[in-house]
Amino acid sequence: MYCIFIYGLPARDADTTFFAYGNLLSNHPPTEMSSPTSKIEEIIDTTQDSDAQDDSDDNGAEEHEHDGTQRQQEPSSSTASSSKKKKKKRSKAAKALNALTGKSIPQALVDQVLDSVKAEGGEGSEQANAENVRQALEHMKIMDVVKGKAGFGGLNKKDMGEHKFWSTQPVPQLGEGPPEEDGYIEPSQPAEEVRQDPYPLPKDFEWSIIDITDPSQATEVHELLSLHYVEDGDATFRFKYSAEFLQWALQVPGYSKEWHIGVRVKSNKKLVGFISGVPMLLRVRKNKFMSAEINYLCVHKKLRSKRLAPLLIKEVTRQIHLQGIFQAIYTAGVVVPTPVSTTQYQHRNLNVTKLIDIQFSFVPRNMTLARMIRLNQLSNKTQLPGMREMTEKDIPQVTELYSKYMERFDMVPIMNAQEVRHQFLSGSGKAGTGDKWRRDGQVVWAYVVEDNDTHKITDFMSFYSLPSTVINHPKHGLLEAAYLHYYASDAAFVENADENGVLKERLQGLIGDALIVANNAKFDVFNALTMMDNSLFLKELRFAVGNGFLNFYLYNWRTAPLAGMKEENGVPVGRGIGVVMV
Ligand SMILES: CCCCCCCCCCCCCC(=O)SCCNC(=O)CCNC(=O)[C@H](O)C(C)(C)COP(=O)(O)OP(=O)(O)OC[C@H]1O[C@@H](n2cnc3c(N)ncnc32)[C@H](O)[C@@H]1OP(=O)(O)O
Repeated sequence: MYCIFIYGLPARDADTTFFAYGNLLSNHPPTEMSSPTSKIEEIIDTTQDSDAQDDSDDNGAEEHEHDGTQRQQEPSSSTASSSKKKKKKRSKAAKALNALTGKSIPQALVDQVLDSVKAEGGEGSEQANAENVRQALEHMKIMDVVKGKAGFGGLNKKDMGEHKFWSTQPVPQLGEGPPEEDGYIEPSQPAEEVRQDPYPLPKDFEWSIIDITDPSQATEVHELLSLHYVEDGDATFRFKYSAEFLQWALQVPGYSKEWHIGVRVKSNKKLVGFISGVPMLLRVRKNKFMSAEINYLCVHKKLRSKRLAPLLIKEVTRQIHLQGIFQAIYTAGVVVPTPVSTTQYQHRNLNVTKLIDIQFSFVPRNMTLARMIRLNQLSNKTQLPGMREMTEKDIPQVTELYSKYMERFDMVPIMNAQEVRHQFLSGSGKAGTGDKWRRDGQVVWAYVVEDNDTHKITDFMSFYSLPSTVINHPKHGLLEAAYLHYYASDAAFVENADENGVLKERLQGLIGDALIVANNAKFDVFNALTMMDNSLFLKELRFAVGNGFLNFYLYNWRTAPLAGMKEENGVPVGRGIGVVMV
């Protein structure tokens, strides 16, 4: 059996292919907007209403069924087979599917769905295949949120002229082609030439610098995002960033509170918009520069399509310019001018029963729930000798290992020991609470592998907690999702580590243990993107291909497109993205 998880096409095909079945995914219209602000008073009235929705937390966490053994996993299927027989069967499945749905579904999509089905041991007759793909497509709509930040690759792509805001910004314009040389688009300005006053807002609103160290203001941002941040088209799932998470993510060393910007209704001070930036020393290929990492752009649902987002973006840009920084990095599911790379979501089932209950996953026709549970079962003990939770004393070694490992990618954050401490230890929850696997308020998990003889740290891995509200579900209020954060292994430094499979094997062990820890910490699903070295373990560890894409963007910086991680015959081709955006 297998989860439905998201089936998609390789990102490079997205622009051409997704349009072909855009009508099938009609819950993803192009983002367009622009109604006048004349009804603003009516909006203010309605934003005073309570935002009450059924967002109750999950009280019914289920017991996982483990027998304490690591089961042999079935080998994963390859994404394409040259076998003529298989091709013929699949082309018949596509025909049967088209007859079943009355739609014209691209063969490439059918193939990819069936590859995932097969990886779960479920591919069957033509008719069963057609039914499996139909079910998968039906369920695709629920994955928009877990895919990251919404948006299917090219579905919402508009012509440049239609991007009223983005066509005015120093970003590579759509179709521009790779630059001859890397570099800025607009030169930096001296501080006195930067606009000194905030941009004007519509009269009923005001800017508000958010002090994220203040628990009540962190809670306000948490509540805005919990009700209005990214969700799927059917309003089934919506990201639920905790206040603790936001405090962790927004207080990186050197942060400025002026980069945490809210919009409030003047009359009642209600927070209705937000955007944030934090500093990041970034290396893009050979160039290192200070940049801002932009995240958590959100506008209250009742104020959408009124061009508030461009105002928030311009205001945060102004605040960042005032501090002498002129480049930024950000990610989004939507396509705006112009992604520097596109990665795809992948999902590993942990709590199969719950994932099926909430329709995150489904049981295909020729699979049973029991088999699906068995296939996804994990040991409750980590497998790599020397694996333990990271502590303060590991910081120097982890910093060194991280830096060396990350040199292998084209775009990475450069971190010193203080930043490493922040990223991996400062979100580790309240000491002495919870159990071995999860402390109260824990948002990030970090583990190291220590060599018993030399006491050298040979590997580390981390993941973070980002739950989603399961909207209006009678039993489950929360989808507990773990997301892969940074990791590194000294296996990468062994000569021919790719060709001889040393790195692949070590990473499978390392991230396999991350799955075990996450499972013990009662996460329901473990998510990762096709970036860094992830393609070396995703299939083997039973991640299923997602239908969600996450686009990476650079503001005021040109560089040729960066590779997400790909592999051919087990050997990596290109190492591009090494930035994890939380
Ligand atoms: C040097 C320093 C530079 C710092 C800044 C660097 C740039 C940072 C850029 C921001 C990085 C954010 C990273 C994240 O947080 S990605 C997460 C974004 N948040 C959500 O998806 C939450 C749910 N949605 C909402 O809250 C609203 O729909 C938002 C606020 C997203 C748009 O509100 P609304 O729906 O009411 O629209 P509008 O009428 O105000 O404005 C329409 C214009 O806005 C463009 N748009 C819409 N969505 C996005 C998006 N995700 N990235 C970039 N642009 C976006 C759109 O193409 C159009 O421009 P153009 O097509 O006409 O040209």
